[in-house]
Amino acid sequence: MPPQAMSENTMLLKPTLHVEVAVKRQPSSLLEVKTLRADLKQWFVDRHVTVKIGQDIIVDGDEQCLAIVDHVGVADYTGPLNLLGYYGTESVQIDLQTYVLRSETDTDGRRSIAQETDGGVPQARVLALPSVALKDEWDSLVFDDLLPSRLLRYMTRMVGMMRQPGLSLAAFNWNRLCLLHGPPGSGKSTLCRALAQKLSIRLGDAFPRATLIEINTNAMLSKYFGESGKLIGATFERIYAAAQDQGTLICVVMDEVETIAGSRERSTEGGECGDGLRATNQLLTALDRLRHLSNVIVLCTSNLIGAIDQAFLDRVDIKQLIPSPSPAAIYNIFRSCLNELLRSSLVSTTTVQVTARKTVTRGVSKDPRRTKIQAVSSSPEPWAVISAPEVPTFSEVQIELMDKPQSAGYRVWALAQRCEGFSGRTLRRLPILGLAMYTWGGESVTLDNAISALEAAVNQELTVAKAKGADTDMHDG
Ligand SMILES: Nc1ncnc2c1ncn2[C@@H]1O[C@H](COP(=O)(O)OP(=O)(O)OP(=O)(O)O)[C@@H](O)[C@H]1O
Repeated sequence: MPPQAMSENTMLLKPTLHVEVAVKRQPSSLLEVKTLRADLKQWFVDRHVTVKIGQDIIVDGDEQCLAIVDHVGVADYTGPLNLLGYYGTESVQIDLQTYVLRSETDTDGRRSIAQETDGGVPQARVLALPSVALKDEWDSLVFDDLLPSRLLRYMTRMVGMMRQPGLSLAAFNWNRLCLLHGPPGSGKSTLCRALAQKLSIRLGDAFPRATLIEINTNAMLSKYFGESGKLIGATFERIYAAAQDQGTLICVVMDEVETIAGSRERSTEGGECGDGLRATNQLLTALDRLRHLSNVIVLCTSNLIGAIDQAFLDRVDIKQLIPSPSPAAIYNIFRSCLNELLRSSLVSTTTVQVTARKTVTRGVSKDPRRTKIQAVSSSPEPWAVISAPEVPTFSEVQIELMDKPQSAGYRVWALAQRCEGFSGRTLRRLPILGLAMYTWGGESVTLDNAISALEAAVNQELTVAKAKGADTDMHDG
């Protein structure tokens, strides 16, 4: 086995800490990139004995490093579970990747976001990775288990193993095709894009360049009979051409894949015209052609896995259910929204007496709801002003529950338990919707006010859901 291949594979099997370093400029030659990574790795290990996942490493005070580095993050850990969450940098392998975030108009003059259109309809969005546009997607997702990290690990290994020199791809049925399915708004599309972004960083050694191609599956269905298959064929022909550069990782994302991979059996039974059937056939042929290119990964999403053609499902290597968030995940979604409102000063943690006095002086409103919020907020108990700078983490709140039953954390946790079944999309909307609907602008809104507004928004959403449920029961009856 060539030494390089050996070291790559051994690396994948050892407990590994993944460190991502955003640099101001990537060196032009591969040798310089390798030297930079080795230097940064040494710098990292020398200064940090133990680190935690999610930790941002402070570069302040190191002039030489500051000149090169924008951000250092301890991104992930691959290996046996460590309940403490701290890792000794000497006892694990460090996989340090450097990357430059690509903005919409990059300095190399190439637009990093482009639309592939046909007759004005965008058929695909092409994005150079890693992209500024996707920089927050990974961290915005909240799941109970380490689902995103697990998927990322599978895919990294999938690509790593397939690049083993001398390995005959024909011996395996391995398409590098992943399907995320589950209820609407559970984060499937966001996770696909976030995975593509992470893969472009994680696989930076093997692929100096990476591109995301998001296919607009709805635009693939033509109003002209027989055209859909041709549109799919032409789009995949372009992907095939782009993938000829083996140094470029190509991540293809297809949302609502059932649109073009619908069951052919169903469409024949339903007496549909042969266009859907041809579209599915064309897609299957195109995927079979891409199978031999180890630099292509295809990520798909669907809300209707039952409507997908069996031959397509048979080609999928990883089928992953993405469920609606659990109460613990809901707590963390609300927490991140409220903390963002605090961070941006739309909501404050400071005492409300100031607000109340201001309002009295201006003599603004006699609205009873507003008066109630002010009165409640300025009373010391049980709505005491939160001294913590932000809403506590989920594990902190579990401890807090024991002695502070009316704390911000407690109230948010109580709400989270009532919201089980809500989609991630709805959950991310409620805190800001509540603020818009149930608080007044032009003055400081406290965290307590924001949580009260969130409660009101949740109540409204539950009423709508209940009414919808009753309506469905009536129709079913
Ligand atoms: N588990 C989650 N954690 C945090 N945010 C979430 C989660 N799930 C969904 N969201 C948020 O909801 C919004 C919609 O997510 P997304 O479009 O990825 O869902 P989807 O499953 O692809 O939906 P659809 O099936 O309707 O296309 C995004 O803003 C996303 O950040």
